Amino acid sequence: MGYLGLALGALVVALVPSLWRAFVFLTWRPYQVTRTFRKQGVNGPEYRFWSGSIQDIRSMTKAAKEIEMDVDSHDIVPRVLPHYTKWISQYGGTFLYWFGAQPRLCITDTEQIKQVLSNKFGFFTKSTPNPSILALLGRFGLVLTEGSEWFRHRRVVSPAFTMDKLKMMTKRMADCTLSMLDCWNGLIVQAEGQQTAIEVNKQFQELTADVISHSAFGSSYMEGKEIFLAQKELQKIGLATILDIDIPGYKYLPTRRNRQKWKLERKVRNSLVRIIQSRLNSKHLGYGNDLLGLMMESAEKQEGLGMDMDEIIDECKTFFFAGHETTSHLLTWTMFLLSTNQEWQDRLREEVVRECGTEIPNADNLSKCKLVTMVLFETLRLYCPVIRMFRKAAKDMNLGGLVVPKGTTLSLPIAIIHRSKELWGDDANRFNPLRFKNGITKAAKHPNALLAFSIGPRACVGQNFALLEAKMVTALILQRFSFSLSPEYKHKPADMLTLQPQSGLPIVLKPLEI
Ligand code: HEM
Repeated sequence: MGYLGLALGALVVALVPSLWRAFVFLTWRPYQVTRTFRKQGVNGPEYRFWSGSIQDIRSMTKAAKEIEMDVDSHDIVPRVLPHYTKWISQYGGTFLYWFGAQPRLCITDTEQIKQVLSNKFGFFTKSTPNPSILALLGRFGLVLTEGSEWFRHRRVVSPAFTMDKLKMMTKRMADCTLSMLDCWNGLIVQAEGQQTAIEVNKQFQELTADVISHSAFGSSYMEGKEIFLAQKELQKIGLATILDIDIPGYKYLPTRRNRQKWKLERKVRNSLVRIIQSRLNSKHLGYGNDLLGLMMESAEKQEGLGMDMDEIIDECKTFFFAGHETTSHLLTWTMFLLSTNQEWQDRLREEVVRECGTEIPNADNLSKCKLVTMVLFETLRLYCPVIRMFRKAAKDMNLGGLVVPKGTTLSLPIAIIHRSKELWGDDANRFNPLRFKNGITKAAKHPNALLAFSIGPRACVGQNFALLEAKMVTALILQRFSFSLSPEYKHKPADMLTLQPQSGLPIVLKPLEI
């Protein structure tokens, strides 16, 4: 006994607070949260110690990956959110499940969702992302900051996205697209009259990375491309770890994956530091009229809004990831829908030729292409690149009569809201762009039913950029090619952080005389 006993005793005493916290976190709180919701009639799968519902999510998601859908079916939910499909059928539209010991409440009521997204007081914060997503977007970027920090960043970033600034970027968008279309022509010539399919999802990812590299970094776009490649690798790591429970301290261990992540993070950071530093060095010439320049100028002009190097770096990471990945998938799904709805492809081509002729379109004549806009909105409804959003209750909250305890994560499943028959009518699962003929707010029973860019103060700052780019690319393609789906295509929409076709989108293109 003696010293050994004393040492053991001291160890137990030292460990008691940690053990108590672990007990509360892993057992007591799940029990209490479950009880609070059960009393209010909200049910869901049982909490399992430590892993919560993760094993169920894993096995359902794995099985759903095997489902191949009919190309005319747009009901992607059983494939991309199979656990939600199951739990909604068992427990209704509001249910509680567990991401490890973290309670997640799924809500599908549009008024409750609006209440969460419109909250101006920061009572529903972004939930803590996993370390790989953090590496992709940056801790200090607009997507992840909160409170007064977010407010300051938003004021700095917003002026770079006004319509007059975006108009200046349309030529760059057109130039990048035309160079991709030249490559397509080259591939068609090479095929010597044989029908050839081009995998456009990959092409659009490269194109939108090219556009954001030019738009964000101007003449330094080649370095921007390197960032793109490193971010693609980081995204793969993010995807592989998306269902991992966050173990405290694990992110600091030199595992193979962590070491690879650190290396990529360093590469992205070094490239960005070089680009930003060269702007600072030539400050006397002006910061430039690309996104980075406009942001640096805005930070300098508005008193008290200055940003340090780390903040600018993270904002660039955010632009880069948020700005190209989502837009590329919007283009991919638009091509898919126009390939499977040839009459709409013809109508759109007629409209583009009527409004823009065979010239390179500009922001003004693109804004007259109403049918193109409707098709883009309908694509964003059926194949929204972001299929759900999360928020965390920063304090006990009341959501239209439902008490939500502090710390609960709210899951807002956009893909489900976008196909609710109650909101969109009986044809909710059908492609019908005309539902948007009177604009977004009149397309469904609730004015905020389209959530593709989110709503409220934290709605997407880049939505006009994305729509302008998507219109430009679609118009240039329609002017030059007719297209159809390759028989090789397998309709397997998959959530890989953003919604994309699991094995790409091969499209057969036929050049048109212009
Ligand atoms: C089709 C294309 C796009 C879609 C569907 C989309 C979707 C979204 C969504 C749903 C959010 C809200 C996320 C949340 O609150 O959890 C968001 C936020 C954001 N998006 Fe986009 N986005 C697109 C294009 C872009 C582009 C082109 C940029 C920049 C160049 C951009 C930059 C941002 C930023 C910075 C935020 C955070 C805004 C804030 O919290 O204040 N996005 N986007």
